[in-house]
Amino acid sequence: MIEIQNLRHTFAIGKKEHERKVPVLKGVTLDVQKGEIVAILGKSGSGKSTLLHILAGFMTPESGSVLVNTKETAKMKEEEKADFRLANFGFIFQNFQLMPGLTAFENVELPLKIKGETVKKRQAKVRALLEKVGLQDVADHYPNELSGGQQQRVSIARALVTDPPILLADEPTGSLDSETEQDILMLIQSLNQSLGLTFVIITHDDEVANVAHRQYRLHDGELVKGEKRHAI
Ligand SMILES: Nc1ncnc2c1ncn2[C@@H]1O[C@H](COP(=O)(O)OP(=O)(O)OP(=O)(O)O)[C@@H](O)[C@H]1O
Repeated sequence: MIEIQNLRHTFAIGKKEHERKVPVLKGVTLDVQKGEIVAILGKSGSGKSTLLHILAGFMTPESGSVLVNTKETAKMKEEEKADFRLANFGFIFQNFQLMPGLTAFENVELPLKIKGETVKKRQAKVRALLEKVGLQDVADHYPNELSGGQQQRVSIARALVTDPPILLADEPTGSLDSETEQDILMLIQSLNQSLGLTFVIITHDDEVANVAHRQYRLHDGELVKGEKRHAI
């Protein structure tokens, strides 16, 4: 499903005359199979976000290749990239990134509006998903009327609404207390099992990485394989 081959990326920092090269990825290779949860651990600054941004096609790597469903995003034009991203990836962020002026229902509905789906299709899909994440009773609440865990559930429903096969999660429980963290991790596992969704999760939290089928650690620009665990 995802094939990352010998990915290298270096940032240039500072003004031209004092430019400093910071190699962040030094040959990262990773295969992710359909239906797997893969966690990428690493300290702050180890390059996790850089790897995720390249995987999602937001950044072009210096060298190496990323194939998603056998397609290479780096070779696509911007518009094609955006369509490809919408069809293949859902995003889950640490800070939820919900629209404050929209209700839970409207936040989940937004990607379908952008896609041009009919009102009838949108309503059926959003209702079903809000139910799936256990939020049917708070569909008309605004984000600031929801708990952190509920907001993350809205953001997960929004990520799922376009039926992407791959979910990319950036510290999905980083803003939550430990009990709520467990709820969200169980939801991720249940979505993985019931819908066969593929997850790539970047995190510095071992608890989060424990839900993964495979764990890797980004260290000194290289990906080191961690202990293999089975999802509960
Ligand atoms: N646009 C940029 N320009 C220059 N350097 C950058 C840029 N983006 C990231 N870096 C540098 O690349 C390194 C890796 O950053 P990255 O954000 O990928 O790390 P991370 O593991 O996701 O960190 P965190 O867990 O704190 O989010 C850091 O040293 C950072 O300063």
